[in-house]
Amino acid sequence: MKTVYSPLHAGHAGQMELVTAAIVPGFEKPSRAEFIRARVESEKLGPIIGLVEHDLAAAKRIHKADYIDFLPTVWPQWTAAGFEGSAMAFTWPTRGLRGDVPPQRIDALLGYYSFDAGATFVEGTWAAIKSSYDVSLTAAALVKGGETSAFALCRPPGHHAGAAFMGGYCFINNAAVAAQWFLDQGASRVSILDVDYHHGNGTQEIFYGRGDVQVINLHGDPMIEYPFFLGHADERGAGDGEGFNLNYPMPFGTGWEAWNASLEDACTKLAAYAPDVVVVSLGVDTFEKDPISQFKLKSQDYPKIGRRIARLGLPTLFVMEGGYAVEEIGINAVGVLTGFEDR
Ligand SMILES: NCCCNCCCCCC(O)(O)C(F)(F)F
Ligand SMILES: [Zn+2]
Repeated sequence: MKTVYSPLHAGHAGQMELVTAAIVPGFEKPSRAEFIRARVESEKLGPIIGLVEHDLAAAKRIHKADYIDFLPTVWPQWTAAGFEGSAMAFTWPTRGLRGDVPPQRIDALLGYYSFDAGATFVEGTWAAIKSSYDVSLTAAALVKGGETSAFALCRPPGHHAGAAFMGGYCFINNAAVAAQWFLDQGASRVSILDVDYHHGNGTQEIFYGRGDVQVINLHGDPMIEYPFFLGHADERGAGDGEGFNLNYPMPFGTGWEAWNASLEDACTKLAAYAPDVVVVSLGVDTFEKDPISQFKLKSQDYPKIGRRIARLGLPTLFVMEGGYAVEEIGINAVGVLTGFEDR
């Protein structure tokens, strides 16, 4: 399996994040991608190739243009305003408020375009975001070109980014961009299987009213886990999308047996949908040692996930999402991929 990777992710470093009552160094850090890349090499998964640059047209197929055009302006506006530290939202237009924002107030604009304080910027963040998007499209082209599978080693991740909002370390929804690109390249149906511990609220929001992209999420129950405000089992899609959004919320402490039961049901529903291609939002924060998550999967379980996905017999694009047990992130993420290849 080929991996697409860019060193430009490393410029997104040192960003701070707001967790319960404290501002701390971000968990979504460069070493995550470096441990995964090292494991791709040590496991001899296959060639690691660089990105092909794209314009932002494919991003604007699923994100609002004003949102995308805002992203590269954040850091210059933040510094021009004389603000220090990470560019971070701290006020949001919630229910009953208005969304018109004075254009020169970057702090207000950050809140307008985000759902939490978790998508923060430093000087190199935009270059990293753009590289992650290019990585996803470059890997998608490998699958379109005939490869059975490919691995987009994306950083920053994307599945919390909606049509016009960022959050949870996500800015451009790499998996959603790839899914739409496959459709624009002639696919009739695409399934997105999101196995990250956190619900892919952005991905769901983007495709909720559509029947040409099936969105399946296995995740921590939003009644008790971030991102909270989307991801319940009764969210099945709307309009043309009715029945094409499937959520499998699970409780704290979920281990392999229960998690696999959700995966099995999800794969059955995916097979019934008969997509032309599968995009896997590959997060491995379901791991028992993940510092911010509450599931109990073990390293030996990840190859089983890959094997099950391979049994679908469909072209598959893996897009990296989350995972914060940095020492084991490579073992677990690449474990899915070697499992897929049944090595
Ligand atoms: N106490 C809970 C704090 C939650 N803080 C934000 C967690 C973000 C998770 C991001 C992710 O893992 O879903 C992604 F795949 F997008 F990277
Ligand atoms: Zn996650």
